[in-house]
Formats: sequence, structure tokens, C-alpha cells
Amino acid sequence: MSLLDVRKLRKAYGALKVTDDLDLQVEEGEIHAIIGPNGAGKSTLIAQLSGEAHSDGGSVRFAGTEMMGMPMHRRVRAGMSRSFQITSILPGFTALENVATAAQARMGSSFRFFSPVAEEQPLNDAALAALRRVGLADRAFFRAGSLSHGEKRQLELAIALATQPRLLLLDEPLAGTSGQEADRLVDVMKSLRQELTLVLIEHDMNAVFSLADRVSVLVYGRIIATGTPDQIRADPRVREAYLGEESEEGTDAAS
Ligand SMILES: Nc1ncnc2c1ncn2[C@@H]1O[C@H](COP(=O)(O)OP(=O)(O)OP(=O)(O)O)[C@@H](O)[C@H]1O
Repeated sequence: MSLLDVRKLRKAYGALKVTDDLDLQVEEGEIHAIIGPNGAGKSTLIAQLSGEAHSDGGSVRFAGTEMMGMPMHRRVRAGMSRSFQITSILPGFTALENVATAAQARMGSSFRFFSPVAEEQPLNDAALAALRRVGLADRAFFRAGSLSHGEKRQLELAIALATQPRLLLLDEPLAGTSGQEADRLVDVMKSLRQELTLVLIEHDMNAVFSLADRVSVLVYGRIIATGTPDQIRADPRVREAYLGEESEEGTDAAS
């Protein structure tokens, strides 16, 4: 049984079918990248999986349980969490406070790790562990606003990790980073493979092909191919629909 089993997922904006009977299977422990041209529906898919966006139909089974109709905080408690954009970080609060408060808010106050609210130590311990996990422990007491762009992206990861997910959904975790910052984030994601399953949307093809165990290609709201990076590179349907000649040079084919 796949950890995440998506069948016939649908969502339309008026006449525009953004996800169109989409099927996707994600296996436990893998890093699964979703690539596709601009406007293919990647962000919408992540929002539908996390419960942030309503779906018109279909099934999203996570660890054997149907998630459709469940609000986001219940999916988080079930073990499915997504990272949020830098804009959700509170610049005047420390990195530690950001992780602790955001994780608590996402799970609701009744979650076992973070209740009762009056008892802050377990909350701070969990937040610190998450910061350590992404290599940001030495910035725990720095104001989030003073962190570099790459560190803010690490902080986003820590916030998502503090909810102790079994499956982590990442929407462009490398956006806006380059060089060493991107390399550091790729290393952090690789190290997470041992303990959780990652689904990520990413435009940086070099990162995708070095990081992912499997890649799914989304075009016009449907997954047209799933396979290892080598299989995807060699797939004529993918080349025709999406990758084109740019992939041969290892450039960013999606932007
Ligand atoms: N709230 C909305 N209302 C109407 N149309 C929307 C809405 N959100 C997204 N769309 C449309 O749905 C399509 C898919 O958008 P989405 O952002 O999911 O694509 P994407 O693959 O993530 O694109 P990109 O790679 O550019 O981020 C686009 O045509 C977009 O214009």
C-alpha cells in the first residue's frame, strides 16, 4: 500500500480544469518530486493534498485513511504537513518562537506534544529539535527578520518538521536561493529521507534530478509519467510535453 494514494482528484476554476482526474502514488520513505510547466497545477495540487484548497472530487488516502473533506489541521495531526512560504514567518520573533508558535497553531492546542499551553518546555524542546534538524540551532534566539534568505527557507522547513509529519509537502523549497544556500537545503532534504517521506514541487531541475527517488510530471492537470530521474529524462512523452531540449544541458527547464 502506498503511503499516499491519490485517485481521480479534480478541481476546476470555472471552465479551467486545474487537476483533471489526477492519479498519484507516493511510497513511504521516498523523495517524490512533481515537475511541470508553469500553470500546470502543481501549487494547486499541493494545496488540495494539504487541505488548504477544496477539491471537487476524487480520493486522497494517506496511510490507508481517506483525507478528503478533512480540514488542514486534522491532516497535520494525521501526519501530513506542508511548508509555508517565507511570508508566514514573523520577523520580530525569534526563530525558536516562530517554530513553536506556528507548529502549535497548525496542530491545534490539543495535540499531544504541545499541550497544555502553560507548559512551554516541551514545546520549546520540540521546536529546538526541529531547528537542529535543519542546521539552524545556532540561530534559535536570533530574530527571524535578521536571518538570510536561505536560513528563512530552513526555518520554514523547521516549522513544518515541528509538527512531526510522516509526509512533508514542499512547494518550491529552493525558490530564491542559489549556490551554497541551495546546496545546504538539498543536503537537509536528503538527510530527511531517512525519517520521513517528501513530496516536493521544484523548478530547479538540477536539484530535482539529484534529490528525487522518483519524479512525476504534471501537464494540464494530469500526471503524464512517473519514474526515476533517469526514466523521466529518457521518456519521449515527457521530452515532448515538457522538458524539451533544455534538459539536455541540465538547465532550469521549468522557468
Ligand atoms: N484561485 C484561482 N482562481 C482562478 N484560477 C486559478 C486560481 N489559482 C490558480 N489558478 C489557475 O490554475 C492554473 C494552475 O495554477 P497553479 O499555480 O497550480 O500552477 P503551477 O503549476 O503551480 O504554476 P507555476 O509553476 O507557475 O507556479 C493556472 O492556470 C492558474 O492561473
